[in-house]
Amino acid sequence: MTSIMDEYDQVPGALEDVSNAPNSDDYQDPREEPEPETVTELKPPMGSEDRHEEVRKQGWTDRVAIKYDEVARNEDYEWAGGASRYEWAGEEGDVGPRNEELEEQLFKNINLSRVGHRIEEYKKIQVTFESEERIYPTASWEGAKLHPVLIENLELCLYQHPTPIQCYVIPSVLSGKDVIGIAQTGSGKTGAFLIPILSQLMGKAKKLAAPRPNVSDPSFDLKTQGVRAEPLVLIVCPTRELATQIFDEARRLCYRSMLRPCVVYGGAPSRYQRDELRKGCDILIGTTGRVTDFMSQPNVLSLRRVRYTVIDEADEMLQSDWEDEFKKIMSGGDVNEDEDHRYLMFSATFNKECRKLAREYLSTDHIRIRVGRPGSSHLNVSQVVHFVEDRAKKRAVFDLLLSMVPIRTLIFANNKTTVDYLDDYLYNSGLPTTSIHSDRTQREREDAIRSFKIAECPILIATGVTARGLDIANVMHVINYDLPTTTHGGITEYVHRIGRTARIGNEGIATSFYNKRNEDLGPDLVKILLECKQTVPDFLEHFTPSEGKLSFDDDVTEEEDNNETEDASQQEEGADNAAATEDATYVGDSLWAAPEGDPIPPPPEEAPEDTEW
Ligand SMILES: Nc1ncnc2c1ncn2[C@@H]1O[C@H](COP(=O)(O)OP(=O)(O)OP(=O)(O)O)[C@@H](O)[C@H]1O
Repeated sequence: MTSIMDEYDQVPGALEDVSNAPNSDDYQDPREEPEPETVTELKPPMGSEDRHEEVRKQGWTDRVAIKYDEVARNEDYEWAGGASRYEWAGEEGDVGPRNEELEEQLFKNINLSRVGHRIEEYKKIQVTFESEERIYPTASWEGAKLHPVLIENLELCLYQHPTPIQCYVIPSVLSGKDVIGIAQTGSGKTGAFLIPILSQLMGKAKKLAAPRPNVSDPSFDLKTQGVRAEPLVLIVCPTRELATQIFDEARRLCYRSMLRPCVVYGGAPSRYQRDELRKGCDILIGTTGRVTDFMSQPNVLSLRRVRYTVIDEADEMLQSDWEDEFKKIMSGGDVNEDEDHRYLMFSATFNKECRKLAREYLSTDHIRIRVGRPGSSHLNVSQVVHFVEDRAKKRAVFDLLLSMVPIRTLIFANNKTTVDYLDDYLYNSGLPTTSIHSDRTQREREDAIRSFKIAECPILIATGVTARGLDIANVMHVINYDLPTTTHGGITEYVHRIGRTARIGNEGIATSFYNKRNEDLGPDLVKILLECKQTVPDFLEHFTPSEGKLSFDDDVTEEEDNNETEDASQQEEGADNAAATEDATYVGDSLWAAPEGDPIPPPPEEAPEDTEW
C-alpha cells in the first residue's frame, strides 16, 4: 500500500526546501545562504498565463467561482443547521423504524472520515487517568453496554472500535461523574462525549424528555403545536462550523431514537433556528452568543431539564471574550442546578485557565483523562518547516502546491486581508481555491466549507479561528502560510491547525513558512518537532534545548496545579488524589488500554448501575 508520504516523496522537490523546487525563483533558504537578510535578486514574476499552464499540467481540477450574489439572494438556501434528522413519530418502544433515504444521507456520505492504517500508532500513546475511584476502560462498544440502537448506529458509521479517549471517557461518563477529556486532534473526542450521553438518555428519553409534537404527521402545524425547547443535553463550542459538525455527528448517533438534536449559531437567521427548537429539542448544540440569546427568550428555550453540559474546545472558549456568556450558560437563567447535572470539558490543549475553570464548575470528584501530553501533536503528521521571507511567500505557496500531486489542502493565514489576497492570487493563477474568515456572511462560510468538502474547491484558505476543530475527510496537507504569532495562540494554535490533517489514523503533511518574524515561536516549534520525531531544519537548530529534556508549560497534573495555587490543606487533598492517578499505556495487539505492568482489568459483568434502557 502506498502512503501519502510515498506519493509526496515521488514529487520532485516536495520534501526539499521549496526554494529548490522548479519555478521557485524569488525566495531563498538560509541553509544555503547564511544571511537571510540579504536582498535576494527577484527574477521576473511568472505571467498569469504561464501559471495557468503549470496548474493544468499538474492536474488540479478546474476552478469553480462561488457566486456570492446568487448565494445571498437564494430564498431556498439550505443552512447546515437545517439538515434532516430522524423525526420520531411516537412509536411504541425505544427504537423507530428505518428511513432508508435518511440513512443514505447520514451514513453513505463519501465525505465522512474513515479510519486510516496509522490508527495503530494510537496504541503507543500514554493515557493518564485521575479519578478517586477505579474505572475500567472499555474495549468494545458491546463491552461498554451501550444502548442497542446506538451500537447499530456506530456500525452504520463504520466505527469498529472505540478510540483510546473513547475507551476511558465512555465508562467515566456512564459512572455518573463530571469528566475532563484531553486528547490529540482528530482522536474522536466528539464521539467520546456523545456516545455515553446518548446511550444513557436513549432508554430514558420518554421519561425525561419534554413533550413534543409529532412533526412527521402531515397535519402538523408549527404555529399551533410548537413547543418550548427543553433539552437534556447542552453542548457549547467556540465556532459555528464546529457546532454544525457536532450536530452532524449527533444526527448520525441519534438515528432511530427519540432524541432530537438542534443546532443554534450566529450569522444564520434566528427565525428558522427558533422554528427547529419549537419542533422539540433534546440535544442542543450551539455557540455561546446564540445560546444565551435563546436563553433570554424563556418561551423558546429552557435549560431546566439539562442533565449534561459539555464544553468542547474548552481552552479556545476562554480565549474569546466569553466570560459573561459562559457564566450564564453554566449557572444562569433557569439552568438545572440539581445534583443530576453533569459537566464535561474537552480539548486537545488545556491551559491553566481551563484547569481553574474546571475547579470552579466541575465537582471535586471529577475524572480527568489525558491521552498523550496535553498540547502534543501526533506522529501521523509529517511536519516540514521552510525558511521563506514574507515577500516571497505567495510565490512559495504557489510553487509548493505545484510541486505536489493535487491533494486537499488547507492554508492558514493570520488575518482576513491576507486570506482574501492569497485567495485572489492563487485563484487568478488557475488554482481551485476558496476561502473563509469571520467577515464573510454565514452563507458564504457554509458554502466555502461545502465546496471544500466535496472537493469542488480542494484548496481552502482560512484564518485559524474559523478552522478550529474542523473535521473534513482527506485533508492531506496543511500549510501555515503564516505561522501563528505567540500573541495569538502560539504553539497551541499551531497544534490545532496541523491537526486538521492526519485525523483518526490517517497520514498528512504540514508545511510551515518560517522567517525572522516567527523567532519567538521558534523554541516551542522545535520542541514539538523533536517530540514528534521530525527533522529540525538548520535554521531552527539553535533553539534545540541544550539540557536534552523537553519540558512543556501545559504538562501539569492536577496535583501540581493544586500545589501551585492552593493552600497547604488543599495540597494534602491533592496528594490524596494522586494516589488514584494511574498511567496506562496501550500495549499488545489490541487498541484497548491496560495499566502499565498490570493485566487489562476485565470489564464489570453488569452494566454500571445507572445504565438503564
Ligand atoms: N471510534 C471511531 N472509529 C472510527 N472513526 C471515528 C471514531 N470516533 C470518531 N471517529 C471519526 O474521527 C474523526 C475525528 O473525530 P473528532 O472530530 O471527534 O476528533 P477530535 O478529537 O474532536 O478532534 P479536534 O481536537 O481536532 O476537534 C471524525 O470524522 C469522526 O467521525
